[in-house]
Amino acid sequence: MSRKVLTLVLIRKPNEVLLGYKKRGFGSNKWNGFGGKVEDNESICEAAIRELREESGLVVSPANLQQVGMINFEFVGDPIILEVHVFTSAMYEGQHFETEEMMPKWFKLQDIPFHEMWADDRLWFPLFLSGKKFQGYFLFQGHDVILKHTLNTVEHF
Ligand SMILES: Nc1ncnc2c1[nH]c(=O)n2[C@H]1C[C@H](O)[C@@H](COP(=O)(O)OP(=O)(O)OP(=O)(O)O)O1
Repeated sequence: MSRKVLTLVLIRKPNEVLLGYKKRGFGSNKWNGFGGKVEDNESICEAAIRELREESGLVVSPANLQQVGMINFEFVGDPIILEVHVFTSAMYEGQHFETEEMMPKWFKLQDIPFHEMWADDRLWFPLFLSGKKFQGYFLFQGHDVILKHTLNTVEHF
């Protein structure tokens, strides 16, 4: 098994969350936070800030970025584990805009489109939205079926 480290950033307002509709590549046609692979020359936090800026146009400073989750994803038949570090911020600069990869949109918390998101999201979003930190593991069959999972709250990262 080898590991790929990725980031995922969820920008919050008190009653809303900013999601992006992924237009191409891995996870296309799903709403998700903003993120991607950590490059060799950067920290996980730097990657989270860069991917957010590239995919949404928003800028967050390191001081305002808070890690809320860490999730390992495994796919049956694939030797690569995806280690996704989940961050949030309520402070940001700039105006979001559509990029060639993502179309951003604010969602009221009661209108989060879980039916058009990764299947794991509906399990850990409630922890995130209630201010808890968490660690999870999900084993997927294809991109839609969760065969097994664990999900636990943690005190800190
Ligand atoms: N199951 C699940 N739930 C929620 N979020 C995710 C998953 N699996 C995931 O991979 N993700 C997140 C993690 C990342 O934020 C993206 C995937 O990043 P990806 O688009 O592959 O990375 P980039 O570096 O942007 O890739 P390029 O398209 O530029 O090659 O989804």
